[in-house]
Amino acid sequence: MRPTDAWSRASKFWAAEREVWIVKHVLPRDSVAMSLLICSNCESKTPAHEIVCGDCGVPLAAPRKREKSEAIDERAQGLSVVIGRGFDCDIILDARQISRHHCRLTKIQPTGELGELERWLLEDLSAANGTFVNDRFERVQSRVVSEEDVLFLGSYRFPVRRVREFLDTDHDTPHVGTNYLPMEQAIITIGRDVDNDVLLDDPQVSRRHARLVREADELYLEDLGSANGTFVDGQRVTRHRLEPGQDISFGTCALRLDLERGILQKSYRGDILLQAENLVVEVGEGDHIKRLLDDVSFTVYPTEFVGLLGPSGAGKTTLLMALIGYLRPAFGRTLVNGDDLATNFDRYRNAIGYVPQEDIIHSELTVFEALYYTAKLRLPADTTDAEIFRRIDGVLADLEISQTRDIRIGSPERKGISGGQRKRVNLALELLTEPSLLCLDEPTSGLASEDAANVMGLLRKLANGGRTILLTIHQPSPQVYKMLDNTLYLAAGEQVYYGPAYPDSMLYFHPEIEPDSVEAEEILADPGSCMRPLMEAARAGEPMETFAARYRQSRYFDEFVRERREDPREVKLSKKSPRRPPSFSVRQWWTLSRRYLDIKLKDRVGTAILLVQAPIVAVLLALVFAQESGGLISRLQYAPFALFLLVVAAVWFGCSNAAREIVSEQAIYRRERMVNLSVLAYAASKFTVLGGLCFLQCLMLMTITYFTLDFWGNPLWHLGVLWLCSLAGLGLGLMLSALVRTGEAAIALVPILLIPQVILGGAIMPVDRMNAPTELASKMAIARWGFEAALHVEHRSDAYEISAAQQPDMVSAAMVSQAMLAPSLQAEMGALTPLPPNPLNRFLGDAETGLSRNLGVLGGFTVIFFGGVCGFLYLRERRWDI
Ligand SMILES: Nc1ncnc2c1ncn2[C@@H]1O[C@H](COP(=O)(O)OP(=O)(O)OP(=O)(O)O)[C@@H](O)[C@H]1O
Repeated sequence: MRPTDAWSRASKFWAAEREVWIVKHVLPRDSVAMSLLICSNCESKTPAHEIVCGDCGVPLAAPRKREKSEAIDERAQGLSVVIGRGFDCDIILDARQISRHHCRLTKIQPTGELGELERWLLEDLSAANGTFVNDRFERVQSRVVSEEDVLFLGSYRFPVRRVREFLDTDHDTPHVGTNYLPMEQAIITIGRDVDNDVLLDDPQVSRRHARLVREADELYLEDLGSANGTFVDGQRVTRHRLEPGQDISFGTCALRLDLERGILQKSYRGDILLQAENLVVEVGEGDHIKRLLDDVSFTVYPTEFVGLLGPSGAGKTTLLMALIGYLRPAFGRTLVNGDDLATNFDRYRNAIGYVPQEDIIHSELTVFEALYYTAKLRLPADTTDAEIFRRIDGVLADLEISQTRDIRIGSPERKGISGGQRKRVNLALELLTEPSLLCLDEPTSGLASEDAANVMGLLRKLANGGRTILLTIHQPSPQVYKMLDNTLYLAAGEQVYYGPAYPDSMLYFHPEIEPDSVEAEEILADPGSCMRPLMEAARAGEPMETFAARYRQSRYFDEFVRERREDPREVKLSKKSPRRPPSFSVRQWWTLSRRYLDIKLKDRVGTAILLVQAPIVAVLLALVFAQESGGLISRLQYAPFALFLLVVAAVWFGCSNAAREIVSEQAIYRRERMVNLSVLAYAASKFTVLGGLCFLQCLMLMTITYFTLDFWGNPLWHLGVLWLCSLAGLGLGLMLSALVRTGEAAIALVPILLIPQVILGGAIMPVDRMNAPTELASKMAIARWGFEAALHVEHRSDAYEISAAQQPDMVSAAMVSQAMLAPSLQAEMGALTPLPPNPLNRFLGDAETGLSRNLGVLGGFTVIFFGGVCGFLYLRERRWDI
């Protein structure tokens, strides 16, 4: 059959939704396809969007809502599905490689045999770039294919299995298919809940996400306060008047609205077509600019699985980071489905999954707990626990790690799950939200070859399911090369190859070798030798630009870069929508705090070490001061020092509890921040949990010393002062943690923060006797304000009042004091001098302020340090561009 005959053919099929026959015209190029309903009364044909017959006026049955069990099969019998770039196609794949009407698949009636695969008749519709099956050597005109086959439309990969995704409304499948709209209704609701008129079974969609509202002759799309937003042509909308041909996305779920046919259909735009356009990344190094990536361009189609290869330091990680919007390129851009990622980041934020080289999981949690908290943080707020449990179990099953569900993750030092399983758990975190684009940095590093092959096999399966996957990898085996679709080779930031992975990329650097020769076989069996000429040239100092220039002359560049590249005129230049920083939510703060508390409770040894510090310090203070405690002399002479040390200990607790807490999880923080983490919620969760820990420490400290050292002040006030001191110390420690790059640096710097507390706190040198700059510096010390506050608390309870009866004791007090001095000093002092009557005068003198001022300053420190933590976290981001 000639293609033109095929296009003009009309097919008639029973549409159960409207209980009528429908004639569907598949028209020649550039004309619009149309469906007509056949009236059961007079058999005349009426356009499908009408609700009464145009001839006899008999009502035509409205599309009815499909039941869960109602699969597409009855529609699929004899169904022809046209795939192409044209808007009238059943499956629209909007890529340059694809012809307007590229090919047709016609369902073949099943024979009913057990285990029978779904089969289709494939017909090429004279597509310019041809249709191929399973590999790109066998161009076909017509052939029977099964759901296990893969079509190549030009170089565009399309697994036959995916046909069902575009058509199927069966809710058991994770993808959104064709939804028939009840066009007779004034309001059509859209969401994840089963009672919506349009059910979108996608984790990024809210229960009640949006609605279509008909007003007069116009149709409006209204967002119903969804978590991930409703977008029309890339712009987030709250209410928007729809026009034909507009792209609609609910979160990352992209759909095509066909008003004429009254259907909302899975759109190709739900998949990700990723394009790097002349990417250049540079960093400042001293007074010159270092170029990390030089003019990298390539296109990755949906379902493609692409490996980024190259020697160490070639720029693979840098490229991944630039592709996903982590690094801002100096020149060039990344396009996602034709949209500039930099200006549409919010729209695609949730569609991008990124697994960095480092683990992004807390080793103290079990696999289930890690996934649960991530789901709580990333999925819409209205996702129930039951839904989360289902998703977790589904993802674990997909990744074949269900058996690890309740095992603690552990770390290489403290064994939990295996290395391969840990890589999969990292991946599982990302899969919870079903991202369409997955970027992985060395997912197989450190794995045994069998484990690595398993992980790669799994990724291959995910790509076949519709995901676009890029990963960096070192020295893949021939088996892994075969799994990849394309590879991109980088050398010193230059793109030296992008094209088919096997065998082309393995032989590319050996142009002198015939593809079918024995030498070629040897290279294909030994991947290490693939890049040898490149490595040797690099070692000989040959510039890599030579190889980049050679690649630009190659047929691979023509086919995989130039021909795939969107024509700049066709690139959608959407209005700039700056990235909206994730906003604070109580729910996020609560989830982060719960997770953090869980981690602290699970880290029994670490938390016990922190907690045990308090009684140790308290007992030591009791040992030193208890023998001197009791009576006025002690309160005047020794108790202030005990109070000072308590204050310093409280600051120390806060500071040392916090110093490693941000820096040690920076990879996790960065990843979560990229998705939706609010800095405020994150910092607040740290203060909440560590503040609780500080409270327990201060409580133990106070309880033990209060009863052993004869303090007079109200114990609750004392506890409050110590807690405020430790909260301020906590803020100081967290600021340090947000500033440094390694945990070791943080620990090394803690003493630098604490020593000034001791020196400037006012106990060693009274504040009013310090010179002006030192006194100013002492105002910055937490301990100075805490010490004064503690003295005030004692003073308020008359601890330092000297009654008339105690006056004679004054002399003996002075004597005791002087008797403690060395004999030479006693002689030097001569006559007895009375002790200062009040420690407030003795340690502060004219510098004394009130208790409320002390407490205000301590609270102020905490607030300022909290702000400092947030500020340093934001500062860190300037380099990442998120
Ligand atoms: N912020 C930066 N400042 C200066 N140089 C940088 C920066 N980031 C990366 N580089 C340098 O850029 C080059 C590429 O780094 P990148 O991490 O992308 O390489 P890679 O190919 O991923 O290496 P590997 O395979 O070892 O992970 C390296 O030489 C690295 O030192």
